[in-house]
Amino acid sequence: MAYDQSHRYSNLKLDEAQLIAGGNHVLCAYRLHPKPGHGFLATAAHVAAESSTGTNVEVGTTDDFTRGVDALVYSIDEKAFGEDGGLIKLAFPLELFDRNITDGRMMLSQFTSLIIGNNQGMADFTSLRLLDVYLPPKALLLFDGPALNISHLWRVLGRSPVDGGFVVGTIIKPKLGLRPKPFADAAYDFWLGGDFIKNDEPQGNQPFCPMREVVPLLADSMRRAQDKTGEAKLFSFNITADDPREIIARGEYILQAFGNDANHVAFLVDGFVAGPAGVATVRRHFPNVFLHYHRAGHGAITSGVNPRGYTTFVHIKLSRLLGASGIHVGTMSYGKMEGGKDDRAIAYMIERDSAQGPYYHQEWHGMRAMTPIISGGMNAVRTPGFFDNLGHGNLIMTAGGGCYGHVDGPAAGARSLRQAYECWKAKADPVAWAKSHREFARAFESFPNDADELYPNWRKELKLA
Ligand SMILES: O=C(COP(=O)(O)O)[C@H](O)[C@H](O)COP(=O)(O)O
Ligand SMILES: [Mg+2]
Repeated sequence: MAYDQSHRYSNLKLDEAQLIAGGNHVLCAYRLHPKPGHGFLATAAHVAAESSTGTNVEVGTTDDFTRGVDALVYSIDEKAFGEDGGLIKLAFPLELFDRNITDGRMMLSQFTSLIIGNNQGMADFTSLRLLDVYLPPKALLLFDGPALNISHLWRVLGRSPVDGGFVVGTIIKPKLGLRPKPFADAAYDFWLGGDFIKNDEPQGNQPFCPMREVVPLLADSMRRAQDKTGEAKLFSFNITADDPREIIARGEYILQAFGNDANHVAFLVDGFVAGPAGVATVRRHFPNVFLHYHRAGHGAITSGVNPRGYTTFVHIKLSRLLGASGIHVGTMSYGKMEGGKDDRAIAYMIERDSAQGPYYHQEWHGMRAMTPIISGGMNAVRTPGFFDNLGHGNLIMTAGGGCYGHVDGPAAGARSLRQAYECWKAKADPVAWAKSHREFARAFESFPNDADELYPNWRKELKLA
């Protein structure tokens, strides 16, 4: 049984509204399930100690100042989650958080090393999972936040910078295995119908597709597709690497290779595996480039089956502090990855200036919005329902299989997505809409299992065998 430090690391008389009004605390809500024999408040207090100024025993070097910056348990509800444990809320004094020596600003790496650092490895509990974080205005001021968002892409596409609408995207598929020429051809073929292409998250500089060979070919594909369609096109290049120098070298090479079309380039970072240092390298070295945060690997931590770690909501909320322009937010049960319809609250949290989280309301005080990127098993058949649930289409959707798996090819796949968006905007019945929109109708044939599940009458209505 850990030594009970609740006399020091808890104060259940603290009032949350006053802590928020005071503006000097980061607040965190966790699910906690102590192991048998470990008291609920004692375990919560040990979490607060380990997450701030303490350890498992008192130390003689502690002074009054130290005690003044203790993280404190300020609220508990032991029964909140029934047999899965209870809820604890902790208040972290802002002084605890590390600042850059270069510019005095806050950093996400050390921020998370406190709120979800050592506490994740403690032995007193079976579950400690971060469910929500509240940031006061003083903290928001000290994080970079996004430099750009979808508004920049709408301007490049020649649209209104406000409510510029749906950006139709894809991912070069197959995920790996295309050499430079077929890769660039696949891009050209999609761009004849769509707006935005991303590297798949592991595509970079594989020996069979060297960046220095494929990038010039892609620049040429983009130029030819723009000439042929009269429309601007976009490519989000994966520049993830361990070494910031490599990240910067890749980004600078790509911008030089794209020359006059450099403004049509976005940079993709696998933000979960690269971590805050990787994302911040791109955010700060390329502030004029849309920063596309791919979250490959996050499921190891955020999956709902995980008793520790943090939720998808927390991961995505914190990425706005880091300054991603857009992040994959999941498909809210309409695609292939884990998620539910209520995940729309995640999109609202990153795209609004005032939004409600599971435990905290968050005012962002003017921190630039981040754009939801929707991806993972999406195709035109699944899309009208998705928009219905979210309520708007001011987003980027990247459908890999949904475009390169369309029976008439990727340009038709792109058109089918755009027609799905128009169908939703018109509040039309998708099957009826398909009768007058060929590529959308052919998406039903391309993805018959989805069509059967969502619109059982489609075969009869569209008179298809
Ligand atoms: O390659 C894809 C999707 O391909 P496809 O469109 O063929 O399924 C993305 O990496 C996943 O969407 C990532 O998942 P998430 O977006 O949930 O992070
Ligand atoms: Mg992928």
